[in-house]
Formats: sequence, structure tokens, C-alpha cells
Amino acid sequence: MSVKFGLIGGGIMGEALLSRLLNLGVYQASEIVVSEPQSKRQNFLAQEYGVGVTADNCQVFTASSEVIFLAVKPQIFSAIAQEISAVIEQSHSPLVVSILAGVPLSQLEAAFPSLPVIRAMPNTPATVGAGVTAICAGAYTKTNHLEKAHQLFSAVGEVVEVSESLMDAVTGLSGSGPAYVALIVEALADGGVASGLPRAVAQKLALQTVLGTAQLLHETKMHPAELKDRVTSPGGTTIAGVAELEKAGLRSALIQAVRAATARSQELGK
Ligand SMILES: NC(=O)C1=CN([C@@H]2O[C@H](COP(=O)(O)OP(=O)(O)OC[C@H]3O[C@@H](n4cnc5c(N)ncnc54)[C@H](O)[C@@H]3O)[C@@H](O)[C@H]2O)C=CC1
Ligand SMILES: O=C(O)[C@@H]1CCC=N1
Repeated sequence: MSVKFGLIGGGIMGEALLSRLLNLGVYQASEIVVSEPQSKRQNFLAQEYGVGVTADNCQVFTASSEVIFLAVKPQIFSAIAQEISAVIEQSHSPLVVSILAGVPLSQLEAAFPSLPVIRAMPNTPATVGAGVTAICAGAYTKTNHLEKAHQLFSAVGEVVEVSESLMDAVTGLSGSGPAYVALIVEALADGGVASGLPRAVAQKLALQTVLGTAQLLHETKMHPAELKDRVTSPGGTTIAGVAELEKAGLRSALIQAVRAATARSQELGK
């Protein structure tokens, strides 16, 4: 069978997408090839998923007929673009999908002249199919390319289309957001331990509280402020806790975190 999907960079995000695409039957293992310099990682991906592996990015580019998926660190993008420029031909025009934080369509399109390009920002819950990905289309992207990107990222969660000017903000919020939420879960569990709970019980309560609250907000479409009001009894326990969070500036800290990550995404693209 011929190769349709080429993955450049078989790390955390590349593997997340790869495993879901295979599970859902979007591609067969024989239709996927991955370029990855670490031999340990190559062996793992070949054994775990049965996909083709190589250290040669140019081979992946030339072999893949439908999609080239870029999942390397943004800092090495120019080196990869340089390598691949040697093998770009007019007769071969796969869709290029990049998930590189900060790297704008202008840089991607300069590296892949005349090719359809989509810039995307997924997040790590993609690993369990619960991610959210924002996508935006380049100048040579047609409806069928956008449909393909929707199909790929639907395999790992929700998909939203945004204009490119919003991609850095998306990166600061949902791209980086799983780390903020993980810190909150960890800190809640620490608070439980500080109040006398065994670690395992505190961890379970903290995680299920975050999961359950997210599910409740999601299913009822209730505004978060309304949910907060429903939990806080007059003169009760919750308002005592909420007052401490306000004193410590939790909301302000989260707003500043998203803004700082957005600014860093903008810097990575310069
Ligand atoms: N980790 C996350 O939560 C998210 C990451 N991203 C973006 O995804 C991209 C990849 O991130 P991760 O998967 O977290 O990183 P990672 O470090 O897990 O994966 C990158 C992979 O690229 C490989 N690599 C290094 N040099 C290479 C080369 N010259 N050619 C081919 N492969 C090479 C590495 O060995 C590694 O396996 C980044 O650009 C990041 O901005 C986007 C959304 C979320
Ligand atoms: O930290 C980063 O740069 C990447 C992009 C979004 C999540 N992780």
C-alpha cells in the first residue's frame, strides 16, 4: 500500500495523533511513515504501531501523497525547511499541517512554496481523544484540505476554525492550558493532604472534582459564575475558600498566565 500520511517528529503530540488515527481507521499502519532522529523512539513507534520509520525527513516528504504533518519543536523548523526545500517538486503537492507553536503561515508558506498549508494548535488531551484544536488555512488551501484537517483533528477531539491572528492566543489558552489545569489538580490534592487526607484519597477527590465540574459546565452550558454561586452557602465553607483564592489573586494569575504564553508564542514566530 502506498504512503499517504507522513509525520515529521514522532514525539508526544505526533504519537497522540498517530495512535488515534490508527485506532479510528483513518489510516492503516502501512499508509503512515514517521521521520524521527532518535533510534529508541523509532523502534518504539515501529513496534507499537507498525508504521514505517526513518531518520530522513526528505524521504517522508517525497513518499507521502496526502498529508505531511509537522510535529517537531518550533526552534528546529528552519533546519527542517532547509532540508526539505531540496526535494520540493511542482508535481507533488501534499497538504502540509503544522502544529508548531508560534510559527506563522507566512513562514510555513515560504518554506513550502505553493503548497496548501494549515496551521493548527491541538493540546495534550488529544492523547485520549479529548483535545481541542484550532486550525487556520493558508493561501493555497481549498475546501477539501480544510475537510481533511477537520477529519484528522476530529480524531483527537473538538475542532474550531479561527483566523490566524488568534492562533497565538489559542496557544496561550488551550495549547498550554492542560499544564495550568494539572497544576491546579496537584495543588488541590496538596491542600487535601495539608488538611489531613491520605494522598491517594486527596488525589482522587481533586481529579474527580475538576473532571466533574468541567462535565457539569459542559453538559448544562451553565455560566461558571452561576455554578460558583450554587456551591457557596451564606456564611459557609465555600465562600471562606473562595475569599482566600481572591486574596491570592488566582483569577488574575490565570489571566496573566494565558497572556504570558500568548506573548511567548508570538516571540517564537519572530
Ligand atoms: N506538547 C504539547 O502540549 C503541544 C505541543 N505542540 C507543538 O507540537 C510540537 C511538538 O511538540 P511535542 O510533541 O511536545 O515535542 P516532542 O519533543 O515530544 O516531539 C518532537 C519530536 O521531534 C523529534 N525531532 C527532533 N529533531 C528532529 C528532526 N530534525 N527531524 C524530525 N524529528 C525530529 C524529536 O526526537 C521528538 O521525538 C511543537 O512544535 C509544539 O509547539 C502543540 C500543541 C500542544
Ligand atoms: O509549551 C509549548 O511551547 C507547547 C505549545 C503548546 C503546548 N506546548
